[in-house]
Amino acid sequence: MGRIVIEGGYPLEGTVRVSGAKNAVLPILAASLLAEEGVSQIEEVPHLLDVRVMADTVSALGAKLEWNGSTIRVDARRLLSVCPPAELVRKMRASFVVAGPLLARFGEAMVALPGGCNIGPRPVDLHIKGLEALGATAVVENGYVHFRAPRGGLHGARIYLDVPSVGATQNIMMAAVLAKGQTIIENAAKEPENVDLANYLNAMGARVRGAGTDVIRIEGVNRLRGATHAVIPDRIEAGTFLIAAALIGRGVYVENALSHHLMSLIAKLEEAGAVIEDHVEGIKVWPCQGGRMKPLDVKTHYYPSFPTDLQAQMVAALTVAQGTSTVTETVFENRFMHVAELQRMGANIHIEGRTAVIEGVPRLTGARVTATDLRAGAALVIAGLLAEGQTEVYGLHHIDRGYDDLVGKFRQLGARLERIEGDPEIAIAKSVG
Ligand SMILES: CC(=O)N[C@H]1[C@@H](OP(=O)(O)OP(=O)(O)OC[C@H]2O[C@@H](n3ccc(=O)[nH]c3=O)[C@H](O)[C@@H]2O)O[C@H](CO)[C@@H](O)[C@@H]1O
Ligand SMILES: C=C(OP(=O)(O)O)C(=O)O
Repeated sequence: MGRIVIEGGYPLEGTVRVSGAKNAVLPILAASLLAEEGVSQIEEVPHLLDVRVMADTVSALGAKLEWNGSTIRVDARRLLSVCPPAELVRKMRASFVVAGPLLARFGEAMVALPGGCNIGPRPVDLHIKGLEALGATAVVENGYVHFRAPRGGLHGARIYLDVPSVGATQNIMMAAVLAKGQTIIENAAKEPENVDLANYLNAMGARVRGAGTDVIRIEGVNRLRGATHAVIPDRIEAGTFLIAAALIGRGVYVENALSHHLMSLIAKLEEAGAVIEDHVEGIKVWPCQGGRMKPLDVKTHYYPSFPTDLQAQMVAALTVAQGTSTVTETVFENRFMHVAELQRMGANIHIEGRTAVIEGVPRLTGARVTATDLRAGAALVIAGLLAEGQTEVYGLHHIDRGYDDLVGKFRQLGARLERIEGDPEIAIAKSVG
């Protein structure tokens, strides 16, 4: 259980350092399973629940992992299983991407249908279609997908993705690196995390070209070896701090944030009145006048458009904008669960189809709220920092999935918040008798 208790209204000032990207390190750990020789060294690994789950998944398959601060060494030379434990896979969406590497290396993978944030239906049909195009068969039964490569192994193919799915692009890329011949993925996801994955695969000896564009070309090789790789900074964590600093900052330097990964957010923050300075090693942000944004129209879409993973945080910020804003979610069907919680804090928002219409109010007031998913949790923390009075945020396991010490980092910037473990109701019951 546990909660974050926030005293709102204190300004943010100083420097905060962004950790490595969750959505890059997860597929990279899966890709480490491809190394038949040598050991991989993954650096800049954030301390997250999801990383722990992926590390446990990779270990359960037989890889040997050694942690040293934010570095993990993975020895995947001898693996024991092609079936990761379902209880781990069901914990998060990203675990499904172990299918590609296992299928490529062993000709078989049996992976449970994945879990992940509660943000609408999240099928894996494109992952399956892509791996089938490489020659695999896929049978869905008892909650698992059982992939098998043909007798002669996977072969290259031309694959057009109906939507540029991040995870499907990763799974296909990781299977194709060991397939015979050339694979072309068209309408591929262009997210920087996929470029990072491709860079790691290439360091392992793969031949992947075009990651970060719509068309990725992969020439299959026979074997891959372990490699050293530093994970890129987390643009969503960086964006979360930039949004908060645009409202209640007094000059905040977000160290390790890469502006070229955050163009859509920076453009919107500037439109809202914040001043953004691009430095070599980070981004400095000065707040909007009076700590309130000018109203905005924001629409989420695939990279490089505005990321769905920053939508909730932006909605929180716009609750106190100087007018009416709209935020349209086009990537996921049900990613407005934070709205009901923000309403408890005095936000004036109504949902019209896939659009949140936000009438800016002069201030939010503290309340007891619950994170329903990872980014909803970050949005509620931002709202708590803005609000008058005390806010308690519950549902911390969501936040722990994807933020490396969110509370500590905001405290470092001068915010007043603390994490309290345990269930207050149980504590009260115990103290009463
Ligand atoms: C661990 C990780 O990296 N998670 C990110 C990844 O999730 P994830 O890889 O799950 O997201 P996708 O890019 O696959 O999903 C995008 C859209 O495609 C649809 N779709 C996807 C796969 C499929 O087989 N069929 C299908 O219809 C989804 O329902 C969704 O509407 O990208 C999302 C979109 O940027 C982010 O919000 C997540 O933080
Ligand atoms: C939706 C997210 O994660 P996942 O895809 O792992 O559920 C996220 O990082 O915001």
